[in-house]
Amino acid sequence: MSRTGLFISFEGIDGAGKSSHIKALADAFSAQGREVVLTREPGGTPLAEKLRALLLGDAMDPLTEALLAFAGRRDHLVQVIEPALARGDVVLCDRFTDATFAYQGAGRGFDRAPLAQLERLVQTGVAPDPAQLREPDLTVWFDLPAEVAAERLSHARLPDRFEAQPLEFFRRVAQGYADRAGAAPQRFARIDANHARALVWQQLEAVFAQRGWLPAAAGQDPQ
Ligand SMILES: Nc1ncnc2c1ncn2[C@@H]1O[C@H](COP(=O)(O)OP(=O)(O)OP(=O)(O)O)[C@@H](O)[C@H]1O
Ligand SMILES: Cc1cn([C@H]2C[C@H](O)[C@@H](COP(=O)(O)O)O2)c(=O)[nH]c1=O
Repeated sequence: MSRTGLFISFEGIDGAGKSSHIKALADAFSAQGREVVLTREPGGTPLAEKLRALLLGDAMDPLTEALLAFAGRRDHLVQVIEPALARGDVVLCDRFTDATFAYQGAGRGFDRAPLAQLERLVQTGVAPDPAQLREPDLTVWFDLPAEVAAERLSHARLPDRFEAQPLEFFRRVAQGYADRAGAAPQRFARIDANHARALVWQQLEAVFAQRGWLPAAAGQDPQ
């Protein structure tokens, strides 16, 4: 029986807790007999991973950041995401275009209109209907106050170029995500990430169960 592919992205400010749960969701889908492609942006292909290293490591202006993000995205869509969706796989993508609007748009203050043009250019001509704008079927947004994320990250790892930004930057990024979610409420599911992992996981289970994509309490609690 052929299955419809599912494209799910995960968003939030740095340290919001996405990575802690994406793998558990992949396991839950695999347990249902689904093929899962676990991927990320920036990155996801050899070329896009090279662009990721530049984006996270080298100083550049916001337009250059956006162009690198969208160049990697095009390669990622063509090489990985579209073929996986055509096979009927579940694609779990740690960040996608909402991150460009949140980080380069809201965080850096770059004009949203050219970002929207790039979004259309890069995300059409890839799906079976060439006019279709390829977007995630669902975007799971981990909403966490910037101060809490900063506190979590202070115990975690050496910051990259974005993680080293001040609190105010992340407040703007968080608002950028809120704006994107407000503009596409049917695509977004907001998770209140300001809870212990087990409670965050329960919210995720509810989101996927409501859509009939996973049975309730299907996966392993990552605690
Ligand atoms: N619910 C939680 N409560 C407390 N700490 C948490 C919680 N979830 C994750 N953490 C911790 O917060 C830090 C950031 O988590 P994680 O790497 O999963 O976030 P992320 O959203 O993937 O971040 P990034 O996008 O920057 O990679 C890690 O040290 C993780 O152990
Ligand atoms: C897709 C995308 C990402 N970013 C930023 C957001 C994060 O700070 C890093 C990625 O790091 P992670 O640990 O893998 O989450 O890149 C961005 O600025 N613009 C984008 O389009």
